[in-house]
Amino acid sequence: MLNPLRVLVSVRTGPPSRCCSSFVSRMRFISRLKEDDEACAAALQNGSVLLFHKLEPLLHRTKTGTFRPGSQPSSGLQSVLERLGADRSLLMESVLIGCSEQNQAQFCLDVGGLDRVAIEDVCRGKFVDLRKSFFLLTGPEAPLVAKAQALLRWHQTHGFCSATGQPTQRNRAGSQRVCGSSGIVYYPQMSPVVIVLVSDGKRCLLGRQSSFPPGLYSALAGFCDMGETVEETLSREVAEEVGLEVEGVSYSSSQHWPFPHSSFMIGCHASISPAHTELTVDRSELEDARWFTLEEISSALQVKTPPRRGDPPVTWLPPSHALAHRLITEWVELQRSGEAGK
Ligand SMILES: NC(=O)C1=CN([C@@H]2O[C@H](COP(=O)(O)OP(=O)(O)OC[C@H]3O[C@@H](n4cnc5c(N)ncnc54)[C@H](O)[C@@H]3O)[C@@H](O)[C@H]2O)C=CC1
Ligand SMILES: [Mg+2]
Repeated sequence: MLNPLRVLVSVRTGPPSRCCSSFVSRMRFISRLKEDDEACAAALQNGSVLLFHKLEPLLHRTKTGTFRPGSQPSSGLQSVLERLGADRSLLMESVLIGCSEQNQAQFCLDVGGLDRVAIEDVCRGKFVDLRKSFFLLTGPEAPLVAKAQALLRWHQTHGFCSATGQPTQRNRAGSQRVCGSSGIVYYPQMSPVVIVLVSDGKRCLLGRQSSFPPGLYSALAGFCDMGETVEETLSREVAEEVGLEVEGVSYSSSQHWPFPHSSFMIGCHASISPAHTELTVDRSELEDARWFTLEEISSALQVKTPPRRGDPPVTWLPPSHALAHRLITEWVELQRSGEAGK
């Protein structure tokens, strides 16, 4: 079942920049900013801000044609925002999202009340739908952009206490909101989801919902019910959606996923017996589910951008930032190493 050694290995093989002293000091810096409003306000003066417009991130196109998040130094941003008609206090609505390798605090801010085109002109970027951004951002920043959007969305939808109906107030970092009447503290929430790549040893199982763009297939996923373990959710979802009983389960990795409302994705591989591979697909949940060979998956991985309207039909897979993509490439590597070992 879940393999704790696997977790240790992936933590230890993280990026080299996670050298203990600088990593620890950055984590403690962020932790202090969440607790100390004054320190957070000071960090904002010297920090950088990722801009969003109605939850769409600002992207810059680089000289080489790649895309980067449109991060702005907050020192110059205040005057830019005021020139565009913003209230002086708008910058203070920024939400803390992290700390750069250079120990500079990183924030995000939704400027949805200002003129979209005017900001794009001044900041030399474009506001792009988050799903499209995931295909355009090839660097390591996509998870930070996803986190920023999820936090901004959470603040926009948690302005009132669900017990008293009274307004809630955020701390400076935006890491919590408190009801002034009841004192209830609200923290940003994620829904746990298990995502699983099922294999019969030679083929892997992918499905698609009717809401997916044409030709897109992904690993099976499902929200955890209250009280369930990861293994229970996984077994239930596979049984519900395709009528199979999984045997072995192993943990791969996890990620935060901003769609539709912030999920915490727990990625696993599962095996089933080659003798019991017949699918009974629940058509109310999935439009289609089928087994894919290594060759079919390899050619689907070659499709790097979603097909456009009018293009011939093609099977394609979630973008490289998606955990489903990681599970699929892990499976491909395993199959190839198995074939090479024959
Ligand atoms: N990062 C990745 O690689 C992938 C991420 N996903 C994400 O996984 C999520 C779950 O996958 P589905 O197959 O849609 O789940 P699912 O199979 O559990 O079905 C979704 C239904 O579950 C119900 N539900 C129960 N708890 C819910 C909650 N906390 N929030 C929302 N709905 C809840 C709703 O009726 C909803 O329509 C999706 O939202 C999708 O964005 C899915 C595939 C790949
Ligand atoms: Mg599902």
